[in-house]
Amino acid sequence: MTQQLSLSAFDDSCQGLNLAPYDGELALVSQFYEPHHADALFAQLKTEIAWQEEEVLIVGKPCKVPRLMAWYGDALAYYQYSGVNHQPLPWTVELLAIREKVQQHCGADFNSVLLNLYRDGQDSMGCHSDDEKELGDNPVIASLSLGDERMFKLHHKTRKITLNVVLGHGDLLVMAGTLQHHWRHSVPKTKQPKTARINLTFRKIYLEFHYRTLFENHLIFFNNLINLRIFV
Ligand SMILES: O=C(O)CCC(=O)C(=O)O
Ligand SMILES: [Fe+2]
Repeated sequence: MTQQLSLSAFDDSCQGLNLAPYDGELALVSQFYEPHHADALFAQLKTEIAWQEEEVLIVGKPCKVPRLMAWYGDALAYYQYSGVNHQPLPWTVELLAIREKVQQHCGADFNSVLLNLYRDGQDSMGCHSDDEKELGDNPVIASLSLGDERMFKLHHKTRKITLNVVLGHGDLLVMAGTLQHHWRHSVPKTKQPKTARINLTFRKIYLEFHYRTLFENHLIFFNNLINLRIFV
């Protein structure tokens, strides 16, 4: 369940530069897509992706997520968000082409992509780690940014350290190693005037995790039946 870039693969992909001082790997590739190509991708994804306004329950109350979202991937690569299973939409030709280029670069494979559309500076992503069990122990997460620049902040969980990374049009940020164990990240709101930004985070969902959960739920169900003596 561990998807880890070998150090040499990571060094190749970030030209030897790890932006995280310790406890994980963080690499930025500026203009992974050149501006003219990034412009075309941005325009295409903005109109063609099935953007959704999601709601989450905060202290039992439904609240709108402050950005639009979409989830694409292999049929079984569903993920849980706010207690709900989200079924991925099938890959589009453009998303498959982007995945191919990102996989080549990272030397890792991805079976799903979460897309976020930040409409302006008031749209944001709260502080979190991408540490869901179905992503494995040390996930490689490749994050492509298109559109307006936004600040990506990383906060160490136990030390008072914050890293600020400006993510621009066409940039690729790769998070790997133990980064999700030790750091949280966010895209805060800003008062600066901002136009739209699209972010794609490529992930690998380990299907074994879903099967195991399914199996364990069945076991619990049958144990409950036995305990209730329905079978005797
Ligand atoms: O928009 C970004 O750069 C961050 C996205 C992110 O952290 C996520 O989708 O988990
Ligand atoms: Fe994240």
